[in-house]
Amino acid sequence: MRIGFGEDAHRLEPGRALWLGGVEIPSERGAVAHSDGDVVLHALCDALLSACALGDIGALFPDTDPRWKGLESRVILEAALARVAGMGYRVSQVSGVVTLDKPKLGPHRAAIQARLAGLLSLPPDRVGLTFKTSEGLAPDHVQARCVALLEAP
Ligand SMILES: Nc1ccn([C@@H]2O[C@H](COP(=O)(O)O)[C@@H](O)[C@H]2O)c(=O)n1
Ligand SMILES: C[C@@]1(CO)OP(=O)(O)OP(=O)(O)OC[C@H]1O
Repeated sequence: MRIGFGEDAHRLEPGRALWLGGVEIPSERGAVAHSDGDVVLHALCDALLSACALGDIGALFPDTDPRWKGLESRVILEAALARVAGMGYRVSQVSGVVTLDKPKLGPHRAAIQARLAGLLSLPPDRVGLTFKTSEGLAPDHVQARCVALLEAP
């Protein structure tokens, strides 16, 4: 059994899409990033890679490489899952927290949970998600933290 932790944050700006856990959330502002800026998937990928001491997504997909501009974060997750599988592990549970002042994410919890469960081939009750505001301390950013538990099949 292995455990990993990951974290990511991006600045919010108008005119950008807000992707969280592979779901586009209706929002006036979205993440400024080289890729689609999905902080949930980025934190999850880093948790998976960290669990196996395989570095981080910045090493796999450098943000200086024009090939990764506009990259769908699902592709990063697939690469991280392949590396974890290569080490002989599969994901058995994930738990994440998103910090965002606006919009409210509660109405989107089931959709994000279902999407993550699908991407990870897990039942939705193995994907825990909580949401927090920054209490106005960081109104211009979106942040995610994630832990992942891996088991050898
Ligand atoms: N973007 C967000 C942030 C929070 N929530 C929900 O609001 C509740 C209270 O959050 P606090 O940060 O004030 O403790 C909590 O139930 C969160 O799930 C949300 O839906 N969307
Ligand atoms: C994903 C990558 C690559 O497109 O860029 P960003 O979308 O800026 O995201 P970040 O969380 O900084 O992670 C690493 C990058 O290599």
